[in-house]
Amino acid sequence: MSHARTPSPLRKRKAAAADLDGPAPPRAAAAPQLPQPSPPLRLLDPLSRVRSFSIIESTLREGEQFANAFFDTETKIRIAKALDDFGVEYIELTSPAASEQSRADCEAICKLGLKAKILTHVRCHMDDARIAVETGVDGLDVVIGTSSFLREFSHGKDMDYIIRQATEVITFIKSKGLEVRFSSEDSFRSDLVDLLNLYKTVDKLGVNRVGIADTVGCADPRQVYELVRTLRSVVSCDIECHFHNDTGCAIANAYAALEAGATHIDTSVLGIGERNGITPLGGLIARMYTADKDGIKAKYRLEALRDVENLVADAVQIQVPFNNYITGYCAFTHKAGIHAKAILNNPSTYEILRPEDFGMTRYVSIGHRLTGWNAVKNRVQQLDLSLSDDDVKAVTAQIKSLADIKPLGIEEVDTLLRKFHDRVHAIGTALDADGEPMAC
Ligand SMILES: CC(=O)SCCNC(=O)CCNC(=O)[C@H](O)C(C)(C)COP(=O)(O)OP(=O)(O)OC[C@H]1O[C@@H](n2cnc3c(N)ncnc32)[C@H](O)[C@@H]1OP(=O)(O)O
Ligand SMILES: O=C(O)CCC(=O)C(=O)O
Ligand SMILES: [Zn+2]
Repeated sequence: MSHARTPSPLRKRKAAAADLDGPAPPRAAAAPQLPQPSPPLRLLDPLSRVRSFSIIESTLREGEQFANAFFDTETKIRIAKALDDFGVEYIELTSPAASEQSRADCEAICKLGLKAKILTHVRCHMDDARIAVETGVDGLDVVIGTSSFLREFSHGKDMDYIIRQATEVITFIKSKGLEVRFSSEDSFRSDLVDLLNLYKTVDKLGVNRVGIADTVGCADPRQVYELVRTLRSVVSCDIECHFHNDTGCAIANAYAALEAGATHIDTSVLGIGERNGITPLGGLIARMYTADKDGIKAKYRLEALRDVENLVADAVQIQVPFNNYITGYCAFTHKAGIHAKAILNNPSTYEILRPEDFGMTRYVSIGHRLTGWNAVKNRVQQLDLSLSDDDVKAVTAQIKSLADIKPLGIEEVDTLLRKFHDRVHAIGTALDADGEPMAC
């Protein structure tokens, strides 16, 4: 059953969600088995990978491109271990060509013996590939810009050159027996014919995956669906997708990609990355849990999500946002009286995610003017006070009237309830909303 507590909006991240201040409320009896809504019946598209996909976790690559990020070796190792413990299938690391320390860190992480496969992300260039294959990684994620913007203003190469370069780099990586993915940066602003031609070529060379990247965050879910569906009919290898969040579509785009047949999604913890980042790990998990709860619970250690997020937030000196998916401090806080009543009867009424599956706790906030007597009654029961429904309605009116001036903390609400209770029992009659004995 739910706990009634009032979270402070100024609360620090470390006290987020389940660790709210204030006296611990008495534990309510275990919730009875309540009806869960059945998922809407949908015909499963045979190409959809919503129920079988892998995460390429890029906090240690894309995330290192976040403005605040500086990960020393020890921090990288802690993050890699935490991601592995959570259960991501792949961990992507910064190019070892970036710096001597990046190379050494890459080697150090490869030696950890993690369950997750270790990848590193390199330019489509033999110099980078030669350094990367010596680090001990399981595979290389190779990328090159294909849009006219990047061909003109970044590397300055035309499509024929890209194909030749890609062929040389991929052939080399494969000769070393490593996994290889080939990706086109800025895919959604690239010419479709050029793209498909390139992907067909690298598919024939035997890449494990091709990658689509929405590098500037311009794509919408429909465009993503169409491009991935088209690509699915052109290549036989796996398809990885990478979505930036400049226009708020990164999670929806990832989902649309999986629906269309993409097999791998890039994420970073809290979405950190270049500019405002990419698909956040927690947000993707929330979305995919909603589509396939049992599958997600079986694949990932969901209760570890909060620790990974706190670890990364600390490392890059940010707070977990108040409205973060799953772990934001108000993600499972219910406030309005209408919601509170239904939640107390059956949490599925207003919760699509079960907090307990993520090691989180639900809260019903009652010290405000939007509260209702059902929520207050629940708190009365938690405090083991004996009040009739009429008494609870009267004390609810008192709470609302006080909260019209300013919201009450849970301690204030509890004091009010206890005083009201003591008075009712001392006088032996019901009290009205002003705390006066009811007229006979
Ligand atoms: C969209 C993305 O996030 S892609 C991933 C981004 N990741 C990184 O940039 C990793 C960190 N980067 C670095 O440490 C450096 O940029 C390095 C080591 C990769 C290269 O450094 P520098 O040699 O000093 O070059 P610089 O960064 O100024 O410019 C990039 C060079 O790569 C070339 N280039 C850019 N993209 C690619 C590509 N995908 N494939 C091959 N070459 C590329 C550019 O033409 C330019 O070449 P130039 O030296 O002939 O001008
Ligand atoms: O390698 C990729 O697919 C993505 C590279 C990247 O970070 C981007 O294009 O935003
Ligand atoms: Zn990116």
